[in-house]
Formats: sequence, C-alpha cells, structure tokens
Amino acid sequence: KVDDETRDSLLSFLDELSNGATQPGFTLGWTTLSDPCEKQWGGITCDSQKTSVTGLFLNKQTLSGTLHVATLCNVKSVAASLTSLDLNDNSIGGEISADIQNCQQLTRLNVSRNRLSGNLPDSLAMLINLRRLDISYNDFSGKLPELSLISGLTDFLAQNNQLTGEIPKFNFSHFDTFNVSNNNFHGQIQNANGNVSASSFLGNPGLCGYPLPNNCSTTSSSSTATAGDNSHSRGTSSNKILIYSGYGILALICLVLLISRICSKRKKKNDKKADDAPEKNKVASVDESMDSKYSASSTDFKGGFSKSQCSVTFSAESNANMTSSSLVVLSSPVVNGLNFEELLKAPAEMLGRGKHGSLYKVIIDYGATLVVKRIKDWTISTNDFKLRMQRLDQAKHPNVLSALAFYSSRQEKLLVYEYQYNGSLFKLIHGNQGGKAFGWTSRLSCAATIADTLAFMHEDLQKDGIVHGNLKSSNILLNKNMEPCISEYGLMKINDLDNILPGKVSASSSASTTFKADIYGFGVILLELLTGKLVQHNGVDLTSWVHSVVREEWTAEVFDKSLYSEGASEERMVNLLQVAIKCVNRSPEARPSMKQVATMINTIKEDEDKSTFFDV
Ligand SMILES: Nc1ncnc2c1ncn2[C@@H]1O[C@H](COP(=O)(O)OP(=O)(O)OP(=O)(O)O)[C@@H](O)[C@H]1O
Repeated sequence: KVDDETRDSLLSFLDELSNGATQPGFTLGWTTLSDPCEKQWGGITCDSQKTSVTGLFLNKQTLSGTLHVATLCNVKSVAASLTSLDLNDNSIGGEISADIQNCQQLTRLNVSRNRLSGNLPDSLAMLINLRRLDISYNDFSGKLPELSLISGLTDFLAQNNQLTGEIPKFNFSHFDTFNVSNNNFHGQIQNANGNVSASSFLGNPGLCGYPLPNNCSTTSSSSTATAGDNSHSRGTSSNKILIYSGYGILALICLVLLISRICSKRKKKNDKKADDAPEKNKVASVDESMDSKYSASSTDFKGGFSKSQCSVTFSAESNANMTSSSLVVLSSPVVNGLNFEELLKAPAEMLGRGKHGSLYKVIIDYGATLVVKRIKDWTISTNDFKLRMQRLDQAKHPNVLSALAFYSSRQEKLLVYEYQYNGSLFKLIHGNQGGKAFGWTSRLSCAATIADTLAFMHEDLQKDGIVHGNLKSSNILLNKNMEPCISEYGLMKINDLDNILPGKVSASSSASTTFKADIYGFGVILLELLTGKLVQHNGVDLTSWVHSVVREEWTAEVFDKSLYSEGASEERMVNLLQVAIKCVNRSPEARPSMKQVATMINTIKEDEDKSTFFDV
C-alpha cells in the first residue's frame, strides 16, 4: 500500500492537469478511496512491493490544465521513487518550475506535444539520473540549462520550440537521439562529430559549424571587422560566404552521394544475403534493437535504433519493412494493428528475470498494457517455433492465457501477452494476507479449474508432444473474474525439464513421460494450496517435508492453519492431499494422467458442493 501523501499528491497533480475535470481520473480509475498500486490505477507503475509509485504515464489523455511539478516533486515519498514521467501529447499549459530538481530519481521525462512555455529552469540540469528528455513541440523559450552536466543523457529532443542562446557543449557520442531543430539557437555547434547529422540542427538561422553546411569563421570574421573596413570587408566576407557555402554545398552533395552509394551497396549485399538466408539480416538488426531496449536493468527505458547516422535510417527502414513478417500478431482485438516499432518504443518495466528469460510490462501508446516474455538461446528453429505457436493458438481454452503475438529469431524468442492486473496464484497464497482471504472452497475450485484446463490441453496436444513444462503457482494468473489462467504454456525448452523436475525426465524420455513433468508441477501447486507454504523455505523442500510429515502420520500438521480455522472439512483436505502425493511421486510412470487427476479432484469438489448445499 502506498502512503496517503503519495495518493493525495497524484490526485492533486491530475486535478491540476485536467483543470478540475473529473473525466480523466474517472477513466483511469483514480479515486480517493482506492490504493494506486493495489488497485492498479491506470497510467501508473509501482515497485514490486506495491508500496511506491515508479512511473506516471498520462500521455494522450486530452489533458488541458496546468503543469505543477511541485505537486509531485515536493512530496518526498513521490520524489524518492518516481523514475518516469510521461505527459506526451496533451494540451497541458504552464511551465516546468525549478521544483523539478526534487524529482531526483527521474530517468525519463517526456512533456512533448503540449502548450508548455517559459524558460526551462537551470535546475533541470541537476537531474543527474536523466537518460531521456523530450520537451519537443512546445513553446519553451530562453536558454537551455547546462544539460551537458547530465552524463547519462542518451536522448534529448527539443525540436519545434522558441529556444535561444548557444547549444551547450555536449558529448554527442553519448546520444542515441538528439534534435534541437526549428528553434532560435545561435553560435557555433561545438564538439559535433559523426554521431549527429545536420537535420538535428536545421531551422536555427543563427547556428553555424559542422554538421551544418555554413562555416562559422566567415560569420565571426565579418562581425569583428573594423568600421573603416566595413564596405571592403563586407564585400570580401560576402564573397567568402559565397565561396565557402559553395564548398559546403559541394561537400554536402558529395557526402550525400557517398552515403547513398554505400547504403545502396549494403542494401544490395543484404538483399543478396537475404535471398540466401531470408531470416538472418532481419534477425541481426531486430536483436540489436531488442538488446538496446530489453536487455537493460530493471525500470530501464530506452528506445531508438543504432547510433551511427547511416544505420539509423538503414536499420529503421529494415525494421519498418520487416515489421509485418517478423512480429506475428495472432488474432486478437487487444493488439489489432500492433507493430514491432510500437513495441520497441513503448516504455517497458522489468517484472522478472528467470533462468529461462526475462519478462517486461509494456504500455502501448493507445493504452493497452502488455507483457513481453523474452526467451534466449532456445535452439528451436524459427519454423518449428512458428508451428508450435500456431498449434498452441488453435488449442485455445478460456483458462489458458494465449499469446497475442510472437517474434522469433535464432538467438531469441519474444512472446506478447495481455497484462493480468489481478496477480498470480503465488501472490494469492503467499502474499501479504498469507492466503487468509483465500478460503477452502475457492482453493478447491481453483484446483479443479486448473486440473480441467490442463487435462484439456494435454489431450489436445498429446500428438504434438507440447507440454506446459514450467508449471508453478507464479505461472497461474488471475483474470478479470479472479479465475485461474495458465500462462506460458509450451514455452519451456524441452531439455530443461530434467533440470527442474525430479524423476529424471529427459529429452530422451517418451512423450507420455514428458507429460508427467506437468503432473509433478501441478502436484506441487496442490501442496501450496493445502499447506500455504512456499515450495522452498529455509532450505526445506515442500514435497520432501510433506512426505516426511505424512510418513510420521502427522497428516493434520500439514494443512494451512487458516483452513482449519474457517472449518474446512479435514476429510476432503486429506483426499486432496492424497491426489497431490500421487502427482509428486518420484517415478514419472507412477503419476496419474491429468485426466485422472481432474476426475479425482472433481469428485472431491462435488462432495464439497453437496455438503455446502445441505448445510444451507
Ligand atoms: N501476463 C502477465 N500479467 C501480469 N503478471 C504476469 C504476467 N506474466 C507473468 N507475470 C508475473 O510476472 C512475474 C515474473 O514472471 P516471470 O515469468 O519472469 O517469472 P517466473 O514465472 O517466476 O519465472 P519463469 O521465468 O521460470 O517463468 C511473476 O510474478 C508472474 O506471476
């Protein structure tokens, strides 16, 4: 739960941005009575403990009020955790006040495409953690603060404002994107090298020097000429300007010709390679982009492509071309029209990094919240992976979270899912409330639903040999109706199964034995539901502990105390425990099939339903 101060500051901030209108807050689900993190307010990201707000994404919310950064940044609890503030594409007025410096944790600030005006405060340069700053398409005026002091800044966009003065002496080699075009800057561009192109500076009549075609020495020598020399020097300097601009234009034409020749040669070469091996080039370029975005540490936000100017257009073009072929969007209204670039550009937050890959929460521009699973080094061919994904898509079940889209290259696979706001079964059992709010009938019916769903999937995918492969309570998510949904079905590299499950299931095991790996995983979930204990706790393994307690005939000791206190039937809990113990048998062959498990659990559930009915 976040503290009241944070909640109040968020509500006031939105109130000011929306000019007192209630609609934006209503649409986003922000209310005085709910908790921003626990109730998952729209446009907000939180830390994993849900105690602090890490990101505020209010882009495209038709906000037309005034920006008061003090309302957020002068509240300690907000300032201490806020890493992203995105107000892009609204009609927000006002200015960025000096209080922005209190939001010290900001790594990403985007106020682009609004009506903001006034001078930028010098204190903006105190945001030393900033990596991406976008103030473009506003009415900001005055000088730029000394932003070159922010050593980690990799993206700076300030185009289409009224900014004046000189451009700070940046180290341009640090930038992925840089744009100050269409302002009123003047003076010499300093330090520019191959990393920035003329287009980043165009539309500033007073600017000169590389990479712009107009040389500064002519301008400065003319301005330092004495009054007596005026007519003569004006003549010579205008001649010089003509000569130098001639040279400049000539050099520019040569450069353009040279670049286009290199690029077209490269393109031909790549086209040829692509004919030989169609996936290879695409893969290299996508993986680079993916690496820059999806390989960084937690709450790291990054967009854009490679650094060199030639390859910016080149790889951006190839990315645009390959979008339709590389990101396969399966039929879904949630991501209709989703393209790969959108996915790359959207802000991402890391949710987890497991042995098999990483997971990111991504908020797409039009408001959809997605999850991207990145699996590395799975040696399945792209074609086999596609067939697998298409087969899984056919085997649709309402309690299986199906992938919305996928991407496959030799090095990595990406899967896109819808974000589930109600968390996982793991959190429900082991979360803050210690499973107290999760009563016996709900646990039993949850077990029955998972068993039925898994039995359906196993039967449907028997011939294809596609198992879940990594069944555990964190992979059971709760949908809008709080029903369990199995996620990440079929994503485990098959030769990893023997590492994660006892009973020595290996790649060489028969297909039916491989399916028994899921039965074991399901058995462990049943044990978690019955005991309320973690799978590994203080070095003790839950299965071994249950085995030892049951062997000693202390069966009653096994069960979650809260189940006893609510008066759950011990007989039915013992029956379910017996099913669980069959499932976690060390020998895969001795484990029942999922269909048998589902039948056993449904019988217990029917007993439970009958008893509840007669109690009433
Ligand atoms: N679609 C989703 N919506 C919301 N939360 C999700 C979604 N998919 C996974 N999660 C949650 O994100 C967290 C991290 O997931 P991740 O898959 O990386 O870890 P894991 O399931 O613990 O490990 P593994 O890599 O073995 O699957 C988990 O708590 C999981 O429940």
